[in-house]
Amino acid sequence: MPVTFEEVSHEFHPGRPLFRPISCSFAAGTITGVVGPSGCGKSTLLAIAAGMIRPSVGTVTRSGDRCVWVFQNPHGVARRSALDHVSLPLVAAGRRRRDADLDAERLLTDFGLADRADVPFSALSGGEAQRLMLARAVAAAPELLLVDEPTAQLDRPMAAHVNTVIARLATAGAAVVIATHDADTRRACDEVIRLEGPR
Ligand SMILES: Nc1ncnc2c1ncn2[C@@H]1O[C@H](COP(=O)(O)OP(=O)(O)OP(=O)(O)O)[C@@H](O)[C@H]1O
Repeated sequence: MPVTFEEVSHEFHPGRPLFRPISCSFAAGTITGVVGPSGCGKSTLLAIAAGMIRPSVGTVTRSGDRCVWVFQNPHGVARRSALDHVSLPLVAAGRRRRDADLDAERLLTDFGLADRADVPFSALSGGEAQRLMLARAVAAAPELLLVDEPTAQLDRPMAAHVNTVIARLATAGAAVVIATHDADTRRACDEVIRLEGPR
C-alpha cells in the first residue's frame, strides 16, 4: 500500500481548511481520481501524497520510494531531444544508453510521439510535451504516479489513448492518482475522491 491518508486536510491560512478531512488508500495496481472544482485543493492533495507538503491535519503513511509527479505544466530541458528526456531515467537506473534509447523509442511510440524523438523539448506542442512527461514517468517505473490533469491539453482520441496507457501502468502494479476535471478520465478510475469544501 504505497500511501494511506487518515483524516487528512490542509490549510494554507490558519482556520481556513481547503477540504473536509479525507481518509483513503492509494493502493498498488489501482487508479484513484481526485475531482472537484478549480481551487478545491486537488494539486495540494497530490503534493501531500508526494510528501512535498506536510498536511496541517491528519496522518499520512507512505511505503516505497519511487514516486513520480507529472505536473500540469510540463517542464523539460529546452535543447534536449524528446528521446533524451525519456532515456535519462532509464540510464539513471543503470541501463546501457543503447538499450535505454530502444526502450525510450518504444515509450515514445506508446504515447504517439514516435516521429518527435529527435525534436528538442522547446519545439514540442503543449500536448506533446505533456505526453512526453508521461512517457518519462513510465520510464522511471514509479510505485506511486501522481498526474495533474493529464488530458487537459489533448483532443479526445489522444486523451483516450493516454488514459489507456495510464491504465496499463496501474495494471503493471503502480498506484496511480490523477487530479482531473475530465469525465472520461474519471470513468477510468477504480476510486474517485471528491474534494468538498470545509462546510
Ligand atoms: N503554497 C500556497 N500558499 C498559499 N495558498 C496556496 C498555495 N498553493 C495553493 N494555494 C491555494 O490553495 C487553493 C487550492 O489550490 P490547488 O492548486 O490545490 O487547487 P486545484 O483544485 O488543484 O485547482 P485547479 O483545478 O485550478 O488546478 C487555491 O486557492 C490556491 O490558490
